[in-house]
Order: sequence, then C-alpha cells, then structure tokens
Amino acid sequence: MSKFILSFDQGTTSSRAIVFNKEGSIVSIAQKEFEQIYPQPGWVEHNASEIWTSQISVATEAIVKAGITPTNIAAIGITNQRETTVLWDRKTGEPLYNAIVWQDRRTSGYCDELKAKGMAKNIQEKTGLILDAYFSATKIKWILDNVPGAREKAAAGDIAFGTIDSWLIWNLTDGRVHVTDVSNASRTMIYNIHTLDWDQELLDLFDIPRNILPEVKSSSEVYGETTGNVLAAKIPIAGIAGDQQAALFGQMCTQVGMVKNTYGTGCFMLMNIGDKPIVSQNNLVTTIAWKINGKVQYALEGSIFIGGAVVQWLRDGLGIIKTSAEVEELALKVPDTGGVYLVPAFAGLGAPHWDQDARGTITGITRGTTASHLARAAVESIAFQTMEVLKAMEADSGHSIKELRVDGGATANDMLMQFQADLLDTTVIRPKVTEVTALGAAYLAGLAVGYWDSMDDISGQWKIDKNFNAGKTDHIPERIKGWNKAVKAAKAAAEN
Ligand SMILES: Nc1ncnc2c1ncn2[C@@H]1O[C@H](COP(=O)(O)OP(=O)(O)O)[C@@H](O)[C@H]1O
Ligand SMILES: O=P(O)(O)OC[C@H](O)CO
Repeated sequence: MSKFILSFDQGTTSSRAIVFNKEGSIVSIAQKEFEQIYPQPGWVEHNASEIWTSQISVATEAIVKAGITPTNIAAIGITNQRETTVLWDRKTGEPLYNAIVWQDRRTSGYCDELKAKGMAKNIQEKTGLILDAYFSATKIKWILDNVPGAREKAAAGDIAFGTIDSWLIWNLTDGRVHVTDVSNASRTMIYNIHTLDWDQELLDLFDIPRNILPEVKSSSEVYGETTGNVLAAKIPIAGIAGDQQAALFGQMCTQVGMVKNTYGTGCFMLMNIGDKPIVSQNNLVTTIAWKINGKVQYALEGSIFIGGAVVQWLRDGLGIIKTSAEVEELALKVPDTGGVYLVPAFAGLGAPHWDQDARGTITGITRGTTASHLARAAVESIAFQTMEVLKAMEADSGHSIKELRVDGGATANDMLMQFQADLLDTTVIRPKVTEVTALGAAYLAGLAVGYWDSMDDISGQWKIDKNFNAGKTDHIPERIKGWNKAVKAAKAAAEN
C-alpha cells in the first residue's frame, strides 16, 4: 500500500490531524476543540495534558478515516500554536502548571518594567522580537517563580520547558526526545537569531536555567520515532515549524519578498526575507522561518490580535449574525459603511502599534447606521489592519508587495478578499488547498525522509483557486484617512 504523511496542527482552539498523499492533497482530517481556561482577566491557559490527548486522538481518527494503518505513515510533521509555554517534570512527565497561552497578558507589567529600564533594544537586536508578554520568556519565569518548588526542581535538573511542539514530541517518544526547531525557538525571546543559540545574557536576565531548555534542531530532519504504544507503529517524527512559519512554507513563499497572510482568529503576515535578518524599524518582529539542509531563512512578521474574531463578536457579542459566514451577505446589503469605522482593539492593538491599552472603537455612527454598516465596517477592519502591517513590511524590507497569498477561515469571504485587493492595490491570491499550515509541516517531514525528493518535487503542487485583482480604488485614500482617525480614537480610549 502507498504511504502518506501525517500532519499534527496543534492550534490555539483546536487540535487537528491531516493525512496528506504524495500530490499534497488531503486524504482525511480530524479535529477536536479543547477547553480555554481564563482564571483571571487577561490570563489564558490550556490544560497541557488535554492538548496531548486531543492531539493523539485526532491523529488516530484521521488514520482511521483515511482507511489506512499507522504503518502506512511515512513520517509525522508537527506544527503548533507558538510561544505557548509548558514546563513539566522530567521524571513523571506531569506538567507543573497549565500551559500559559501566547494571548496571556499576566506578565505585561513585568515587561513594562524591563522597557522602563531600557532593555527593549538589546532584546530586539538579539531575538528580533518586540519586548512583550506575548513571547515565552516571561511566561517561563512566571511558572518558575510562582509554582512552589519549581526552582528547586529545576536546579536538580528535573524540569523541562517546551513550546507545544516539544511537549508533543516528548509524549510521542515517551520522554526520550526533548527538542524544538529554530522557528519555535525564535519565538521564546531567549534565543539569539544571529548566533543560533540560547542567549546566556537573556537567560540570566529572565533567570531561566539552561538545563530546562530543549535542544534546538532544524525544521526538517528525523528527531526520533513514535513509541509503538502511542500509535501502534514506529513512525519517524521528521518536521517541526511554528504554525505561521509552516503556513509560509505551505504557501510556497520560498523566495525573498514573497508574502502570505493568514486570516484566522487573528491575522499573521509573514514575508520571506532570505538568509539575513533585518531589524525592523516599524514595529514588526524578525523571526526564523525555517532551517532546511543547514540553511536558515528569516521572515518579517506582523501579528494582528483580532481578525476573524471581530466577526465572532458580531455573532456572539451583538447577535446580528448566526454564523461567521453570514457576515458577507449582511455586509453586502449596503454599498459602503456609510462613514462608519470599527477598530477591533478588544485586547489592545498588535503590529504595528503594540499598544496594549487601546480599546475597541466605532466612529461615524449616525441615526441611519444599520447592522449592515457595522458588519461591513467589521469586515473592512480586517483589511485595514492588514494594510498597516503590509506597509510596515514594505518599509522595512524595501520590497514593494505585488501579490499576497492568503489562507485561513476568513478567506472564504470574497468581499473581504476583494476589498483587501482594492485597498492594497495588490493581487490577493487564494490557493486551492487552504490547509497550508498542516501542508507546510507535511512537506518539512516528507522532505526529511525522502517521501518528496526535493523542493522541485513539491513546488508545482501549489495551485491557485482564485485571484482577486485590485479594482475600484477611487475612494481609497479618503477611506484610509478615516481609518487612521478611528485608530487614533482607539488609542486615545485608554488615556486619562
Ligand atoms: N465568511 C467569513 N467571513 C469573515 N470571517 C470568517 C468567515 N468564515 C469564518 N470566519 C472567521 O474565521 C475565523 C476562523 O478561521 P480559522 O482559520 O479556523 O481560525 P483559527 O485557526 O485561528 O482558529 C473565525 O474567527 C471566524 O469568525
Ligand atoms: O493557533 P493559531 O492559528 O491561532 O496561531 C497562533 C500563533 O501561532 C500565535 O503566535
């Protein structure tokens, strides 16, 4: 029987497993949501054990759905929500505390203190990151400082830290393999993206002992094998990448200047910038895209906290639609927003503002404003935020972006895609396979075990579903002015 690649896509709200064939087509998918834990305002946690059990159960389900057995899997690729932090006991394999999720803001006060001490520049130069609670470093420190006995155990060499990729591989290999890849390491704020090593000065700053850290590997190599009692076969685990970097790879953005934007709960835009990191002057982060065959590629990234989630708010908060998909029909009932702008700064603003105090703002409401105008303004807000990141990316990289490859749930919305193309005066390209995150991880794993021979083998598999070409651009400059004014208001919301 022919062989397949199994991809684990461990996301923020669900664990997914996808079986791919040699053509890069989906054979089967299984998905399971898991609990979001909000112990206090601004805190977000996951039960690390539930992440593991949900991931392994969807893997088993996907294999069954594909009508194959684990022995038909040539390799496993892993892609994951990034930055989310797990510390566990090396002896028992038990997590010390819930996983602290990337969205968690509990350490933002500490980050402000470090900023006030002037630490941001040094951290950015070493790690490519903006000093922020988003990244793993301060989450690791928080667990070590707050879980009784954690520091003593760490001193005894009994604690392991990992992002979700490390945690899954530890469990898949029964605690024999403790690794991560460069793309995930580059999101921790303790990894030096120039020397390609954990940075001792930053480890000292955050008081993180080196002995808890995983070994950092490339994104495409055999890290170990599953133990037979996990998936009833010894399968090589051969690809790892953070989910946004995996999507960049799955979108085949392998040349310098190529850009993808993922429109999910949030939006994440990444540009391939080649083999040299650029320090952003425009509040973007520099990250490692992947390391394959000894070669590191870097990316510029802008993260938008609220993307498709603004549509969920229309659904769950306002109740003006029943499903996310209905937003398009509602928005299309009006020709424009009637001067309404909605800035969904529900939890502050991400790139390029990084303003954690900004708050959601709606401007331009009149007696004639309807639910349709609000729906349209909400959809357009996703495109306006994307525009801000794209402009920052053009300024930092010196590349003018002529096409944008897109993926994620909200790309089903043709109105959003067309408005995005008009606003950017750029072609927006939606590929046939939009599961590019899982596909990217599958490619990384398949390349490592010779399932695919080379990049040439896979690059032809990326196919266009639909191109959205820039069209009506006459009112765009004044619309951008209106958006900018609304953003100012959102930022001013926290003043006084
Ligand atoms: N037709 C649509 N128009 C706008 N947003 C949509 C549409 N369909 C889904 N979404 C949004 O896409 C998001 C889900 O996309 P997905 O890629 O599954 O996200 P994630 O991986 O972050 O969970 C949700 O926030 C949802 O509101
Ligand atoms: O799980 P997602 O798709 O929301 O992605 C989360 C990002 O990796 C966070 O940086």
